[in-house]
Amino acid sequence: MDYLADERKKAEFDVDEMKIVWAGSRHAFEVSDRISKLVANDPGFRKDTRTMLARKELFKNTLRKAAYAWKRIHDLHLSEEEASRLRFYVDEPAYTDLHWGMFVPAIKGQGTDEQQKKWLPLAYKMQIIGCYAQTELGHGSNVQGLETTATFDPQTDEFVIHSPTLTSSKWWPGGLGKVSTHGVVYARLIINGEEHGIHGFIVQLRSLEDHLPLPGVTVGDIGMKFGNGAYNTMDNGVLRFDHVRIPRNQMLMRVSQVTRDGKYKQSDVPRQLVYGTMVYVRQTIVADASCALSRAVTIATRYSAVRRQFGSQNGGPETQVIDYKTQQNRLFPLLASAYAFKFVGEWLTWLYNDVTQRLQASDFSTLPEAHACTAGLKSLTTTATADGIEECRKLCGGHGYLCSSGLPELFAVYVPACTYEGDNTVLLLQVARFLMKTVSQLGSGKKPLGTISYMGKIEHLMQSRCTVQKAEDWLKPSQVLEAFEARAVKMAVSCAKNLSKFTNPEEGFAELSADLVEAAVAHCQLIVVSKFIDKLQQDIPGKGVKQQLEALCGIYYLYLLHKHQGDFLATSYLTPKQAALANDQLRALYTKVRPNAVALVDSFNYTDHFLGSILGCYDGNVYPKLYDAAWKDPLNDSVVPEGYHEYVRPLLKQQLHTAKL
Ligand SMILES: CCCCCCCCCC/C=C\CCCCCCC/C=C/C(=O)SCCNC(=O)CCNC(=O)[C@H](O)C(C)(C)COP(=O)(O)OP(=O)(O)OC[C@H]1O[C@@H](n2cnc3c(N)ncnc32)[C@H](O)[C@@H]1OP(=O)(O)O
Ligand SMILES: Cc1cc2nc3c(=O)[nH]c(=O)nc-3n(C[C@H](O)[C@H](O)[C@H](O)COP(=O)(O)OP(=O)(O)OC[C@H]3O[C@@H](n4cnc5c(N)ncnc54)[C@H](O)[C@@H]3O)c2cc1C
Repeated sequence: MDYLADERKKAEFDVDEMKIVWAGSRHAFEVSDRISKLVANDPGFRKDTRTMLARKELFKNTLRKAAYAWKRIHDLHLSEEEASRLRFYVDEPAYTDLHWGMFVPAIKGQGTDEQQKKWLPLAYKMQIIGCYAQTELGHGSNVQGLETTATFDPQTDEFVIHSPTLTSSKWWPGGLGKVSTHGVVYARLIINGEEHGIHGFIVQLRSLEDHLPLPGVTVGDIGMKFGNGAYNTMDNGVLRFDHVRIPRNQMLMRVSQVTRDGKYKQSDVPRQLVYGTMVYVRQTIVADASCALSRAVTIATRYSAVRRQFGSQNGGPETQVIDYKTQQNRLFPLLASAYAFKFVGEWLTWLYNDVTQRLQASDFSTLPEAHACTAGLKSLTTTATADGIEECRKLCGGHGYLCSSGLPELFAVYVPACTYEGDNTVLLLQVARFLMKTVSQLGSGKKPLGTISYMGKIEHLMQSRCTVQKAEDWLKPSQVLEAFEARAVKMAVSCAKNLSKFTNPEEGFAELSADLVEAAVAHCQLIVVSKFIDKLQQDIPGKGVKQQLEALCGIYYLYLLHKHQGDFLATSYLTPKQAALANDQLRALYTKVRPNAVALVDSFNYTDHFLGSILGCYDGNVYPKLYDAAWKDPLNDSVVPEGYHEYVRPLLKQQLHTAKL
């Protein structure tokens, strides 16, 4: 029986067409739908006991699944697109993510043609397994502070890789702890006593015969991480080198080269391309944020429609908690954010592909913007998604705290995204640097392009005032964009003015960094809003689909406007009356979306296997499933628990004098 059938009947739009919008295309939908069912129906990919397994068992099970996934990919002749969907629906972090997601891209992006020819075929066949070994015990964010050394030995034509201190131990790389045979290791290049900065080196870590560490290599797992199951399926590792020798041709040499006679040569490619793998992965993390958030929102929305509390009239049913305005005000902006992040993710993938093509044609002009966008959007979307998953847990009340809700594990797996691939604050400071540079160049005749083109309208934006007179005026895209542009430009200019008061710019930057981060957030929110609005300019078929997306877009920007009212008011673009009208419009949009809420999460097309949540199951039959699951918990295997006779019974039977009290 479908307990959510009434909710589904209320939908005012074509859910099948929305599924295609969400997937990105009809083809993408078909692939995704087929692979999700394939995974869901395959007992080899079961994951329902994951949160109860001890680490060793959990890890072995992950190894089994990764090998099984690889076998299925081969047996079924899956394409790269299908294989990547399979990984997504298997839904378990594994060493293979780092192999395919960072090791291979690092060689592709930073290796010469010759190096790619040698290493990529081995990696593609998984005859070697690689990790990305950059972070150390003492330094993660400050890449230039890494201590591992790679010293060129001209006698033998080799680099000597060494960990000179405890803090230089590599620490965190996924896949390193127990599996990787190789790593792209980042180290300070030293030639003839002279330092040349951080470079990547391909280093073999373990024997391909018996998997033992090679001489001079000390390697292991760094230990349990946050949550049950969760990211503990990954072997994040520690690694030390004791004068390990590798041939000279194992330095990744696309950006710079070391010749046989020890000369250091920089090619015309910018040095920052050494950081290129991080740009790539940040872009994939943005594309993935909408998936994690939409998953949590599906659970919270379906459960909010099932759950009833208070408000029974004349013995009738109580109120569905989704009908409380407070619940809507917490849930619907997250639903809207999931869609917003989907569209900004699609756009960022386009930007990344564009910059990659330009780089191949030696056009490096858009690299700074690509860095700022990937860094800023990675920060914005992962922060909002991690906070959003936790909010969804609270939206599900007490039951959200059960592992069987799926939300604790989802949160525990997701939350490190705020830290890895760049701590979110550190990344926003990169965006702030980019903004300050842009503001300082405004008078120079250099026209700001792309996502900062609005800075070119600075004179207009500094003076313009909001013209909204009634709540519906907040539905005009041009009005909304101007509000977000005016806020972003004014916050950036205010920071730039304050910075100019310092004689030492670096000191000023450090002192004003909290304000700079806020300016960066305003800029990134403008990008997300503008990409959502751009999406709505496209032809979107399907009854009512565009109207729902318009409502969600409105909820996204009006919620931001309400939350950051202080910014908008402080920059004098808005009056308090106009801000109140925005809030009126926001409430009206909640009412519009309410009957469509369940159908809007159905549009994500997630299987019950993928959701892994009793509260979020498609049929909404929550209570019997919760009840049954409780009895299946291993603690309920016996009526009297182990330990009762040792520790509880003696207490009950004790004969203390105090017993008289
Ligand atoms: C067929 C089978 C297929 C099977 C398919 C399976 C598919 C599975 C696929 C899975 C896909 C993906 C999964 C990925 C899994 C992800 C798991 C995540 C694991 C985590 C990994 C990590 O965390 S790796 C380590 C990441 N570390 C960081 O991010 C460190 C952060 N720090 C930095 O980035 C830099 O140090 C920082 C930028 C903060 C400062 O650097 P510094 O050198 O000090 O820089 P500045 O002096 O500030 O700047 C110098 C100039 O350089 C510019 N700049 C800085 N960074 C970049 C950059 N990245 N790109 C371009 N430019 C950059 C900066 O703007 C300055 O410019 P200016 O003009 O001089 O001002
Ligand atoms: C689950 C997980 C997987 C990972 N996988 C990998 C991997 O595969 N390979 C790899 O190489 N690394 C990996 N990492 C490491 C990760 O990239 C780093 O942890 C991350 O870049 C943050 O660096 P950090 O730990 O040095 O944090 P820190 O920089 O020490 O941050 C600590 C605090 O200091 C603040 N801070 C730091 N610098 C500044 C500044 N300039 N201004 C203001 N505030 C500042 C931060 O905001 C933060 O609040 C992984 C980490 C995790 C958690």
